[in-house]
Amino acid sequence: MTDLKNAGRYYAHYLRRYWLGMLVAMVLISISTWCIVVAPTYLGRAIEELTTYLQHWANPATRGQASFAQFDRTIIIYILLYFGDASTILFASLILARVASFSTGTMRVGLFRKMQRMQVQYFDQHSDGDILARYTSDLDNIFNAMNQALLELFLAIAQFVGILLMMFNQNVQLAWVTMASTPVALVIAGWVIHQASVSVNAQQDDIGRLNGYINEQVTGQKVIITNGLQADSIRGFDALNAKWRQTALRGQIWSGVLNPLMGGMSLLNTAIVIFFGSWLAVSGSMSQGAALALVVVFVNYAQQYYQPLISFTSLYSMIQLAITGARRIDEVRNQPDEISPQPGLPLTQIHDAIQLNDVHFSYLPGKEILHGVDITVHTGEMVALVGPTGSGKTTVMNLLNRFYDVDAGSVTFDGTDIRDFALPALRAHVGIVLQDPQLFSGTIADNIRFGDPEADMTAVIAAAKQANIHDFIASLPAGYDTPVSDEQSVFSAGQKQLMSIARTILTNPKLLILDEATSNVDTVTEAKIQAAMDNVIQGRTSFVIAHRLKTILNADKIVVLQAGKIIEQGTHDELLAENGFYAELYHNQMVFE
Ligand SMILES: Nc1ncnc2c1ncn2[C@@H]1O[C@H](COP(=O)(O)OP(=O)(O)OP(=O)(O)O)[C@@H](O)[C@H]1O
Repeated sequence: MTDLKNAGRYYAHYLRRYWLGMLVAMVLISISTWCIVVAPTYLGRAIEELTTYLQHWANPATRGQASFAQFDRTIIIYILLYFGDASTILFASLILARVASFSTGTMRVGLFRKMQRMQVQYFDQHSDGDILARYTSDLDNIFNAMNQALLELFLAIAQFVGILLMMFNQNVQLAWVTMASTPVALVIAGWVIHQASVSVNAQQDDIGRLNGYINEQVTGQKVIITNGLQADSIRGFDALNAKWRQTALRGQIWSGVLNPLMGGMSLLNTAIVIFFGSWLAVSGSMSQGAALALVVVFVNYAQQYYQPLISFTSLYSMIQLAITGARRIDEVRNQPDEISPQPGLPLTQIHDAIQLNDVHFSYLPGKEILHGVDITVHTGEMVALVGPTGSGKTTVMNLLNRFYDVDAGSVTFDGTDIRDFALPALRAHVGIVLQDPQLFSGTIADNIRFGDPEADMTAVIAAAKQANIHDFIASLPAGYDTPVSDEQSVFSAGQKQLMSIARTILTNPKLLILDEATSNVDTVTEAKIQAAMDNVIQGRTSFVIAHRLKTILNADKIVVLQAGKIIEQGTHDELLAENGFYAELYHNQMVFE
């Protein structure tokens, strides 16, 4: 029920701006409904007129009065009513299709913009597949439902109201008779809908699991091949696929069962109406023609009476999917945005020092990761963070540019808490080179100037030279104009790393964070990356997350983290002299190098 209420609020929010189109569509649907519900009365009238004609014709005394004129007029009106119904529905569906495509377009834009404002936590906690599904299947479900279900829903409601009004207007007794089976129909429909909705929910869970599995297997394809696990992978897929097929089939059966059931109810209703209609005709004071006409009219209504319920139930799974889609997109809309002070302090230079002061931090409540970390880096210095896996090195990096905020303590630039700086200013001065470099569609030049789109080619080339990647780029047939997403230009991990270093150099950050690549690159590329990193570090304050200790021998300070606490810090020589954790780590690595 809350889902339904929230979905209502969600759709109201997006459909509000299309109120005029919706209003016109509703007016057209009302006209169409009017045509549909009034048409049977003209059919009845035509039958009455035909009966009168035949009666006049059969009697030689009145044969001269027999005329088709009235009948012809009625039939023409009857045909016009059906034409009116078809044309108004066509226009209404065009308008609603427009509303559906515009509003889902707005939802997609809103979702995308929201994702640019959201905290990094959301992306850390949700798989790529799950996030993508909100753009694809959820928005598709919403579009399909709006495109089809909206029209049918309006139509069903309008038809139901229209039929009720017309029936009571024509004959109150027969109207009650036609409605008599409604409670039974509602109980049956309610029960079938419940069964169908259980299946729809199960189906969505199953398809989610199947998609998740496919996502995982596709991304891990190389690991699967390396371990020879293809057969297991297929077995896992088959099991999930079979499960989905079963639930989907059950859902289809339940959705399919309703139509014949309601069809049967309509037939039963028609029989009841014919029986009571005939009884009324025989026992009442109506003329034969009028009685026959009334029965025909009500047979029509009896057949149409359950149509809105049938439409609604056959749309149910579509509506259910759209409600779930709205919930999943709304969940993203309700995520907190990054917190940026307004207007926030400007940041132009870091003159003195960057400090972490007694920093405590947890990703999840009650599970502290950093327990009182103190680090001071003076401008121009290079600090290396080392420590076992999971000790909190990346977490420190995450706090330095406010991917996350500290729980207690502070991160300061020249004594000012970084939470007081305007977020764009802070980010403009913190450059990050990630372990796993990301290239975007566009040319190599576009990728290098990604952080500064206005940069000219001279700056791009200078950055590429500093990053030791210029010679390679220049050797490509299209040089800096080589598209990176081209199937012809697949770059190695090292080349991508160097391009992303060039990108960072171009933005000229005051504080640089380097997450040292651990991916297997050949020794020549490794030396190039090292030289590029040395270039980019020159004259900047930098934090380097180091995995290979030989790359940080010259660091001004090495901070050793273990389980979220600093256990040692000092220069390489000082730490070796201490003969503690770092010394052991270093000696162990040297054995392998
Ligand atoms: N988004 C997150 N949500 C919850 N816990 C997280 C998240 N990111 C990291 N952690 C946890 O925080 C701890 C520190 O992780 P962190 O990535 O900082 O370690 P690290 O020293 O950089 O490790 P590595 O050398 O393997 O990269 C780990 O226990 C990890 O499980």
